[in-house]
Amino acid sequence: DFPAGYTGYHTYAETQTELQKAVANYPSLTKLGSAGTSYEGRALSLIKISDNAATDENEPEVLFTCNQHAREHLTTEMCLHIVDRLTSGYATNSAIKRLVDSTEIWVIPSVNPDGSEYDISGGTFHSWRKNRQGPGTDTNRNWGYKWGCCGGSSGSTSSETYRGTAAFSAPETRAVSNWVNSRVVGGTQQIKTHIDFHTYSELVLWPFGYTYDRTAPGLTAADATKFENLGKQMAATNGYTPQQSSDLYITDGSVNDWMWAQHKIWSFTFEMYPKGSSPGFYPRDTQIGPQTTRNDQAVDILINAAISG
Ligand SMILES: CC(C)C[C@H](NS(N)(=O)=O)C(=O)O
Ligand SMILES: [Ca+2]
Ligand SMILES: [Ca+2]
Ligand SMILES: [Zn+2]
Repeated sequence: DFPAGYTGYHTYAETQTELQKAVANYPSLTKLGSAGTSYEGRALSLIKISDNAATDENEPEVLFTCNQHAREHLTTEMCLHIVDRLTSGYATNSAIKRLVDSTEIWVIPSVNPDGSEYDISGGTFHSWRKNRQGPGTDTNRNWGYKWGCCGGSSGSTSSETYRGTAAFSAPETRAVSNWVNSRVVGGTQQIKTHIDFHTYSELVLWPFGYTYDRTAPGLTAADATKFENLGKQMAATNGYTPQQSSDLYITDGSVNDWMWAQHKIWSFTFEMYPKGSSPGFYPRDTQIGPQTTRNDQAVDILINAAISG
């Protein structure tokens, strides 16, 4: 469990309870499922938010993923806030209603529940990042586009950026990528836009991460301009710094590179609060409200981008 000062954060069990409450309270707006299971057998829960949620309607789809990295607990709260805001706001907020009626929104509050639970085990923080498969794999180096290509990950099992034994060797990336693959309907990927939430540094990042180049095969100048414009538009609302992912450092096997290269999904990483190492990965629970609502407008922009194309 979370230590004193952090009890506002949701454990894995509490996260499941929140999702079950959402579907109980908003049965026509939500559908609860999972992308699969983690290494230790926890559900990779996936909630769908849309009008007529039980029906796969021909509406553009949007994906939010959180907590790839175990210690980045604020991101789980970000995904839970998106669920809460889009369901509880539907009846009274016409802007929210329009977004929810026009799209199908998928939220995975924790991609790495095993790591997250380990990080808080014994009521103290362990500064754990990876999954719990053997020495631990950094799931954000385990996706299958240009896996291990470019010095943006490590082959050393003890490294925080250990890429695993092969692309998608982590059950978690395997399950989520298989689920994204399943959203190809009639030859068309239904998911149009995506944010993967991380902490920290307050950044909006877009592909590619594997190269410093602004353009590369599969990512034209027009694509880069669209990523930049959308990224800057979102950053203008939350005060984060917008930049190409590799401007931070080179990463290979990241989720954004795969989502774009494999599916042409407009895929971003948000590095949330704080800017620096104090409080770093462990802001007190008093920051959950302010730092999740801080992204409300950016989330709406991303959902709108799926509608407008
Ligand atoms: C998305 C990339 C470019 C940044 C991320 N930083 S984090 N969240 O691990 O500190 C990471 O290293 O995976
Ligand atoms: Ca719908
Ligand atoms: Ca659909
Ligand atoms: Zn991270």
